[in-house]
Amino acid sequence: MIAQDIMKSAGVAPRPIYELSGVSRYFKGGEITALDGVDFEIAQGEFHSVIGSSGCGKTTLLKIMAGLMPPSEGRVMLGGKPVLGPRDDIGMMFQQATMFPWRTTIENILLPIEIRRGRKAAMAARPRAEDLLKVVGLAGFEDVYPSSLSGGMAQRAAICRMLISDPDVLLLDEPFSALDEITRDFMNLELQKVCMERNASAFLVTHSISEAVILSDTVHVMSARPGRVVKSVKIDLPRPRTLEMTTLPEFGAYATTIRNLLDKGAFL
Ligand SMILES: Nc1ncnc2c1ncn2[C@@H]1O[C@H](COP(=O)(O)OP(=O)(O)OP(=O)(O)O)[C@@H](O)[C@H]1O
Repeated sequence: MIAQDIMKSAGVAPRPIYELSGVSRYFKGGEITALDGVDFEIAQGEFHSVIGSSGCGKTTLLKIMAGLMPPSEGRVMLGGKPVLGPRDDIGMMFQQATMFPWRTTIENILLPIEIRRGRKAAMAARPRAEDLLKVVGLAGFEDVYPSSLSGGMAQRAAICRMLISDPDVLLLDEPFSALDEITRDFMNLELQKVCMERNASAFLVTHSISEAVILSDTVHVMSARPGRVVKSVKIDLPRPRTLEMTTLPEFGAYATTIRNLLDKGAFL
């Protein structure tokens, strides 16, 4: 039983870890409203995703949650403290793995430690990086340069780089969208595994309804610009989720609900 299930069965509501209230973001002196009054909470160990048409503000929302961009209005709290800049307790992953070609796989994974705490701390963290590489099936690739890794392998290394600082929350901007479907499905299940093992909270930006449903506890559906959360759809499927669940009638019903919401106001 995972921590979330234990708390649920004991009637204990997991504590909110991310709290967004009235988050709006304007560009070009207010000419463009990218986000308009976004409110939601993510509890410890929950997986949330956001889905919406191109340009509806998903990446802007993720950047604000990461502390990479301030909101024009509203506030973001993480673990009870306002997010005012990048933090150690936030791990991020993007569509491209962006590994430095002149550093080996393990040197790339240790880079966040080296930047924040120096070379000695990075060397001390090497056994942990090796363990993470084992978890994602990359044992033996420690000293290989990124040019020798496939796209899927590079993204698996990027998962390790995100996890090396032991973040409480993972912010994911379409991390597997450049991969083929089979690898993507596999990576999504790997992602679920690491989140469940660590009771980490995650927030995923995606264009895929089925990916959102299979991974998430809650899917936030956004309207076309200005981006508002039209509805937050709770996905009540047991964990661990499996690919077989995509054939369940409940899965189909969730996907249809989300598609209808998107068809109404947020075209993919
Ligand atoms: N720095 C900026 N200056 C001006 N406008 C911006 C800036 N960043 C984003 N925008 C605008 O804000 C809106 C939301 O952009 P954002 O990248 O967040 O959308 P998105 O939903 O992630 O899109 P996609 O799915 O295509 O990646 C868009 O209209 C975009 O042009």
